[in-house]
Amino acid sequence: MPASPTSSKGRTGVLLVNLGTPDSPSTSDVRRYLNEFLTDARVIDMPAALRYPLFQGLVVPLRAPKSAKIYQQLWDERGSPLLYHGLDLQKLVQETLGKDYLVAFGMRYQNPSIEAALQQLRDAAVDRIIVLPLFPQYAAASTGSVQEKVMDIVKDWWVVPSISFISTFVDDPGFIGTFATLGKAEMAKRDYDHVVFSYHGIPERHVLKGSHKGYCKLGSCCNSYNKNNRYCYRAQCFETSRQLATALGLGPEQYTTTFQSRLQSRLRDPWLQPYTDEVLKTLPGKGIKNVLAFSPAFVADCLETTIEVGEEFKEMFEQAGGAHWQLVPSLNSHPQWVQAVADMIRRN
Ligand SMILES: C=CC1=C(C)c2cc3[nH]c(cc4nc(cc5[nH]c(cc1n2)c(C)c5CCC(=O)O)C(CCC(=O)O)=C4C)c(C)c3C=C
Ligand SMILES: [Fe+2]
Ligand SMILES: [Fe+2]
Repeated sequence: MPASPTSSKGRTGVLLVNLGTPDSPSTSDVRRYLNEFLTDARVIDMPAALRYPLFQGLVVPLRAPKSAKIYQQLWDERGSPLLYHGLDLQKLVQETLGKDYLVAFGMRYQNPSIEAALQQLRDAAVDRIIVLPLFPQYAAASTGSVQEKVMDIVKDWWVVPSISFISTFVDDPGFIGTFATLGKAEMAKRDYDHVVFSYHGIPERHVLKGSHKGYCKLGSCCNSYNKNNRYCYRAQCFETSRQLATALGLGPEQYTTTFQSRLQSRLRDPWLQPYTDEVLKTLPGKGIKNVLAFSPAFVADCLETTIEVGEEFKEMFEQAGGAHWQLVPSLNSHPQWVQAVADMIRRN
């Protein structure tokens, strides 16, 4: 009798993706990174005929030397925190998930590239691929851009395996729980008068463009998280704050949600408000002298957390009469976060 074909279940590929960072803090590497980042139509949503001359020709050449100085402050003996925390997470999630999974790591901009990470999964002939962009709140400029890049690459494959995306994890118990653990560790060290949850900003226009049937109007529509605003960045940030506040035992008057890192002048292009730098300057005048700050739009420390929130905002707060401003470290490769990522993958 002829032998019947055998079937063996293959591995599941996992692609963890973060935003990207320059290869080094030199001006030329920062320029290359910013050129790729700021010509992405999901980040700068202008016609290409305007975007390239304005950003490659003007904004990036002016910004690169200044950004490079800040990256030089951020860089440590292991390099860029966003990269080494990502690689640590990849290794630990691989160990946790075991041999039925193959975990790869890529960056949307620069290196290691998403192309190389997907090729690694393709070479291993994985049965299916789960893509986890490491952004808790969906934004077209972050998660959406990763999704577009992945689809753009696999569209050229002759055989495309099943692919799924985890597009938002704002209320994932492991994500919330790990930030709560880290926050409680800081709260145990001293008393705080107030908590600030500072999220990466995006232009208000981006939120309105993603509004489902006009539901989101940048008003009280974002105060509850429901099927109409599942992917509204503003509603997701508010939901993360509410969940974190509950986990930390904070009442509504004990915390404020703010937005940081705006790129353009707010006169020309308003970003989500209130702006963190403006809010923090008003706090000492209200008797709030000790602030615990979280950056829950990021799952790894990077320029936006360590330098902007941890150093620049601290200095501004102290200059405005504040006594103590403390950044809660990001999730990085905390064991509880590694477990949370593995659980999200297994559940998918
Ligand atoms: C949390 C997700 C992010 C969203 C949404 C996002 C939107 C967004 N960002 C810019 C411009 C810049 N962001 C920069 C750094 C940066 N941004 C994110 C994440 C999101 N950005 C991360 C993780 C980082 C840090 C990277 C690191 O290497 O540590 C920068 C570069 C730094 C600088 O020059 O200031 C820019 C520029 C826009 C315009 C935008 C949405 C439209
Ligand atoms: Fe950004
Ligand atoms: Fe909304």
